[in-house]
Amino acid sequence: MPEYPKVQGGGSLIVAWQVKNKHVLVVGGGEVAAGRILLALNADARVTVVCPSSGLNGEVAYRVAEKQVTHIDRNFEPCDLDTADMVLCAIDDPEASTQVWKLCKERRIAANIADVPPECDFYFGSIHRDGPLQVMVSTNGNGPKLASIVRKRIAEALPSNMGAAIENVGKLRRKLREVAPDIKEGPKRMKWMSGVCESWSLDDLVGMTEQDMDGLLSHYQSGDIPPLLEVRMKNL
Ligand SMILES: C[C@@]1(CC(=O)O)C2=NC(=C\c3[nH]c(c(CCC(=O)O)c3CC(=O)O)Cc3[nH]c(c(CC(=O)O)c3CCC(=O)O)/C=C3\N/C(=C\2)[C@@H](CCC(=O)O)[C@]3(C)CC(=O)O)/[C@H]1CCC(=O)O
Ligand SMILES: NC(=O)c1ccc[n+]([C@@H]2O[C@H](COP(=O)([O-])OP(=O)(O)OC[C@H]3O[C@@H](n4cnc5c(N)ncnc54)[C@H](O)[C@@H]3O)[C@@H](O)[C@H]2O)c1
Repeated sequence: MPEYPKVQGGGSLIVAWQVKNKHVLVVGGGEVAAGRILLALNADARVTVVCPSSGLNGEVAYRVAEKQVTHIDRNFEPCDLDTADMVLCAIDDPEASTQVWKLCKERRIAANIADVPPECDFYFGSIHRDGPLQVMVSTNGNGPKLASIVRKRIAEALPSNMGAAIENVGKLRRKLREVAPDIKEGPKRMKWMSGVCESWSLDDLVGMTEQDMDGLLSHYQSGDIPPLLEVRMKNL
C-alpha cells in the first residue's frame, strides 16, 4: 500500500479568492472596516460601505471622498445585500451584526463578521504583501496576535527582492505562452519553467531584462536552460 498523506481535520481551506470586479459590501466604517476595505480594494473588488457619515473614521472617509468606494450614508438595511457577492461586517453592535449574518446565510452570501468566529464563512489572516507575493498566516481562530507575530517572522526571513523576482517570472511565463501557445505543450512548458526557477538565482530572476527573457526563450524548443551569463553572451 502506498503511503498517502494523513488527513488533519480542523484546518481551513486556504485559497486565493478572486474578487476582482465583484461586489464586496462592508458594513461599518470604523477602524476594522478600514482594514477590510483596503484588503478588498487591493484585490480589485468593487467596494460599497454602508455606515452613517458620522461613524466613518478618517481613512474610510478619505476613501469615500476619493471615490475609491461607494458610500451608503445610513445604517445597514437588508436591501444592501441585493447586489453583494461577499459581506464584511465590522460594527460595534452585536445584535445588528448577528442580523447581518442571518440574512447573508438566507441568501447564501459568503460573510465575515469581525471577531465573531461562529458567524464567519471565512476568517481573515495576517498578511505579508510584496508585489504579486502574498503570504497569509492563519491560526484558525486560536491566536490572532500570534498570527501577526508569525507573519512578521516569515516576512523577515524572505529575501527583499522576492516580490520583484516573482513579477519577472510572471512576465517570462506570459512570454513563454506566446512562444509556445499549444495546449499540448503544457507538460514541456511546465518542466522548463520549473527548471528556470530552480537553476537561476533570485538575483538572476530580478535582474532579467526583456532582452534576457527573449534570449532565454530562444532555448525553450531544445529544452536547454543556459545560465544568465551565457544568455547575455549570445546576445552580444
Ligand atoms: C489576523 C487578523 C486579521 C484581520 O482581522 O485583519 C485577525 N485578528 C487580528 C488581530 C487581533 N484580533 C484580536 C486581537 C487581540 C489579541 C488576541 O486576542 O489575540 C488582535 C491583535 C491585534 O489587534 O494586534 C481580537 C479577536 N479576534 C477574534 C476574536 C474573537 C474570538 O477569538 O472569539 C477576538 C477577541 C478575543 C477576545 O475578546 O478576547 C477573531 C478573529 N480574528 C481573526 C483575524 C480571525 C482569526 C485569525 C487567526 O486565528 O489566525 C477571527 C477568528 C475572525 C475574523 O475577524 O476574521 C488580525 C491581525 C492582523 C495583523 O496584525 O497582521
Ligand atoms: N478581527 C479583528 O482584527 C478585530 C480587531 C478589533 C475589533 N474587532 C471587532 O470589530 C468590530 C468593529 O470594531 P472597530 O474598532 O472598527 O469599531 P468602531 O467603533 O471603530 O466602528 C464601528 C463602526 O460601525 C458603525 N455601525 C454601527 N452600527 C452600524 C449599523 N447598524 N450599520 C452600519 N454601520 C454601523 C459605526 O458607525 C462605526 O463606523 C467590533 O465588534 C470589534 O469587536 C475586530
